[in-house]
Amino acid sequence: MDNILKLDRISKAFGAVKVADELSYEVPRGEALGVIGPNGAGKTSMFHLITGTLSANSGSIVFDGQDVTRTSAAKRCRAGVARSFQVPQPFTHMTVFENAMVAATQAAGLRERAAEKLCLEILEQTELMEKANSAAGALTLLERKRLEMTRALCAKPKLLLLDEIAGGLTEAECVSLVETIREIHRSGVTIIWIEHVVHALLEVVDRLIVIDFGRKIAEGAPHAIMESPEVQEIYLGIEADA
Ligand SMILES: Nc1ncnc2c1ncn2[C@@H]1O[C@H](COP(=O)(O)OP(=O)(O)OP(=O)(O)O)[C@@H](O)[C@H]1O
Repeated sequence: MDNILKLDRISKAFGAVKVADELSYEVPRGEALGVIGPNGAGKTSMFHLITGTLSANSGSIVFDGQDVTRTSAAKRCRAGVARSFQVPQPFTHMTVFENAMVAATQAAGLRERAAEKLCLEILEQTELMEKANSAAGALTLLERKRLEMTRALCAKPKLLLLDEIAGGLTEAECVSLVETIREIHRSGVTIIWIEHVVHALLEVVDRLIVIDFGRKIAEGAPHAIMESPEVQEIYLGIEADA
């Protein structure tokens, strides 16, 4: 199978806290993979390990056919890994378009004309074109989430990592964001999406993995995973025999 990403027995600890414990899984090119798990399970740390802002104590990471385990975050970004942050992190005094341009020029390495063209395409895709000249600091929460996606997409990723992008949105906003994420997935970008708003996740993902204490405790078809007694007990705090 053509995997864009393979984690092989990745471990990482901060003192006694294991954020990744022999974590292994593969992501086929083009897949939308959902990740769930309790608070503090190590999900965001896993994104840091994939992007290279954290380095693993052991194990290996192969991205797009290359072993990137010891590769810098900047090189992994150029190779096609991009992420959004749980708390949006735009340059607040710059406009939406300028924020996108930073990603297109610095992360994707495009020159001005090509960068501008890409930014306009992505702003169209993420439905932020009308806000292109607004200051990023003046956006609503939904718009800031859309800007997070815009910045990640302007890095021209092969793999897009979304970290709790639906958190804090109203139901209507969530529906609109899900539609955009679906479109991005349809355009051919592989997605790994960490999300506590499970119903939003289930609208998009092909497969789910569940992480607890840095370990993968379940993996499979989304609805089957959500219904499994082990997941209900560990993730939702419901007794398996209740
Ligand atoms: N740099 C660090 N130094 C020490 N401990 C850390 C560091 N980063 C994360 N941790 C700890 O590692 C654990 C896992 O954190 P992480 O943010 O990866 O979890 P998470 O599954 O994303 O949680 P949430 O769903 O609440 O966002 C937590 O106990 C956290 O406090």
